[in-house]
Amino acid sequence: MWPEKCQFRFGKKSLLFSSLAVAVLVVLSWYSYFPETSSNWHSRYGFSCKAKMVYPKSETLKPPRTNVLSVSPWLAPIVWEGNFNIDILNELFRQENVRIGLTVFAIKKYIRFLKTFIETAEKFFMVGYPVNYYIFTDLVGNVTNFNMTVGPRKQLIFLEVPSYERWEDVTMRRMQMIRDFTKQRFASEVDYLVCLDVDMIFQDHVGVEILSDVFGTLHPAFFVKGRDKFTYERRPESQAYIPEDEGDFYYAGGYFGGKVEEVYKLTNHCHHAMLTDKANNIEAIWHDESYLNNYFLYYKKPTKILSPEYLWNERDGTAFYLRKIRFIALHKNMDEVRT
Ligand SMILES: CC(=O)N[C@H]1[C@@H](OP(=O)(O)OP(=O)(O)OC[C@H]2O[C@@H](n3ccc(=O)[nH]c3=O)[C@H](O)[C@@H]2O)O[C@H](CO)[C@H](O)[C@@H]1O
Ligand SMILES: [Mn+2]
Repeated sequence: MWPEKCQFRFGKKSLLFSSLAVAVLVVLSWYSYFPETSSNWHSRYGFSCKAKMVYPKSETLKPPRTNVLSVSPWLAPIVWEGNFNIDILNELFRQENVRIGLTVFAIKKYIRFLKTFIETAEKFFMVGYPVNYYIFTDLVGNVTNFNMTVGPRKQLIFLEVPSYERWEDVTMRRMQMIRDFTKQRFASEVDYLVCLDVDMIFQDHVGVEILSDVFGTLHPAFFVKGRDKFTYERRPESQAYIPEDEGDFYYAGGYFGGKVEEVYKLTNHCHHAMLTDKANNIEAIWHDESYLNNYFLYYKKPTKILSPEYLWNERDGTAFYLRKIRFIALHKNMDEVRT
């Protein structure tokens, strides 16, 4: 039998210990149930109590993809299905509480593409992450009547912008408008921007594997071709000029992005290059796409490159190296829709 004094002291201690244990348990379960609200705390103190992740070990001498280029000569990853584990990436990006902005322009007749674009984005684009859809349009009244609905933590934001008579100006001025809104509001609302064409639909997963400081996408029509076939701007008078013996890849104008400050630099640069050319009475052969290719070659090489899985043409069927076709350009009657 324990002396009375001792019994009392033991009782007090065990009460203290058990309350401590309960407190620890409450904290731990809070962190495992609400990893997103707690992740700032995690990363700040380097403390982590996430569930154990079990996945196959990478084999140094057995690359998962052997028939495609997986890294650029400046060591930027090229994103192909099979080369990444989305669970690991989700774990990393959720810890950062990442917020994503998608910019898309629906000007004049191109408003017809908007509803399916948003509907398919809701199924496949950044599922589970907060997304602001920034819809630049000259027809706010029309597009707000499209009955587009989005899920939790997704937001449709309509930005009224001017339209231009020539379709070339519409496509090129996207650089200026993205730049302007980047300073005005995107910088305080999102961490990354993804800038896309509207005449497109999502049909498979597009997630945080695309995110990086600045990313570009291999144009589906050129990624197997030689430099001489690239439709870069070839006139030395243009700000977009690239000579025949230079060039890394041919990037698509309709799919780029990155951290907000990098997208600011990119769009600001391209807009200024276009203004200089305009003052000199020259316009690059493929408009914004030509200036973008020049920027990616000489000013800032992409830190990640998306394979043609991320931008394919409806009409091109499939190809043996494509394990997924995630986003496709719809066939359109160019003359009809651009006038
Ligand atoms: C998939 C892809 O890489 N597409 C690029 C390609 O042609 P595309 O033939 O894909 O260009 P496009 O006709 O889709 O125009 C580009 C985008 O500008 C917007 N728009 C255009 C005209 C208009 O009246 N209303 C309107 O909203 C719309 O978001 C459209 O998706 O080359 C263009 C420049 O020549 C751009 O670089 C495009 O991004
Ligand atoms: Mn397009």
